[in-house]
Amino acid sequence: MHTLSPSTTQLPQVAHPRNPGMPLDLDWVAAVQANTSAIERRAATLGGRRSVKKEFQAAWLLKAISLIDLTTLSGDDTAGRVQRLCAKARQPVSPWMLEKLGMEGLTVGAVCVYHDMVETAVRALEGSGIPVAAVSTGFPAGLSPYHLRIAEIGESVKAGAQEIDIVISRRHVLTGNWQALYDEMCEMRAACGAAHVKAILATGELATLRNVARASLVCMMAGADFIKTSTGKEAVNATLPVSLTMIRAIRDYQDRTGVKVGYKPAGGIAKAKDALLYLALMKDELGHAWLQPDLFRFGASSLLGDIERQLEHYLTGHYSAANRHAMG
Ligand SMILES: O=C[C@H](O)COP(=O)(O)O
Repeated sequence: MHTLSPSTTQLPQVAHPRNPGMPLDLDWVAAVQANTSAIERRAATLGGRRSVKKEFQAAWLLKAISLIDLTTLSGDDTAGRVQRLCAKARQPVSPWMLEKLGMEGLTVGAVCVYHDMVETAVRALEGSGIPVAAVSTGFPAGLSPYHLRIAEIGESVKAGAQEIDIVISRRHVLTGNWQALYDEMCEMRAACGAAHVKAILATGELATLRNVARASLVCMMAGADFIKTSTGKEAVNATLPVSLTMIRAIRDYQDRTGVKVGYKPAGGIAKAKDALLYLALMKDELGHAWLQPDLFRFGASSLLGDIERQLEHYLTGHYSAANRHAMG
């Protein structure tokens, strides 16, 4: 009997309102601190927590699937690969498994691609309700001419992207030019129109956790709907200390403004057990509201394959080869 907890598996019901942003508050930004050693200590305790087992683990893994931005961001992406990925997004786990688990109709949160692949993905996902997210603004470095970065957002929205993952200018953070970061983020958000905007901080390039906390805050003040750790292309991508820092910035922003901003760890999250850790962290630090696709996503290209393997093991007692769960 594979009874799953409905509170952890139910699909999203109500989308919460967007972050309207607020004027840049430089005093607040200056006051932001990040106690690196305390954050690292707390992050280190998370890995050792007792993991959930059996049907509870299966339920959490199904929840994780609904929160994945299923991603392909490779120079050799083709229409065929994106179409296969979209088929996987619609049917993330073998039908027999979903049937056995009583989770028919489960899909991932979104499909995330480069601009060139947006139209292909939109066509492949027609009728599924799964949004397409486009990485934009000269991803991953964000160093193409500014007007082209802004124009790229408009092009992706025109092509049908409902979510835009922008990259911030890291130099604005490294030089403490918060006004420039705020202005850039405001303009990028405006260019998105009705599409939701995720601000990629590229935390592996921001030098300190205090910079991560301040950049998170400034992007939220400028109206980011989500803050996202990484492009997946930095030398260091999503980590638990960075996640704690960003999640606490989200909590502070909510305490001060009443507005909920989403969180997207991305890059290097490839194992089901890592996904469980992140979900536990979100629940502990921010509560159940952040376990829905409108407030939490995993940016991941290969996580789904490992989750599918673990679910198969739960149902059959056996592991199959990883290559049986290819993504694209
Ligand atoms: O935003 C998503 C990341 O690029 C995916 O990174 P990954 O390939 O390490 O899972």
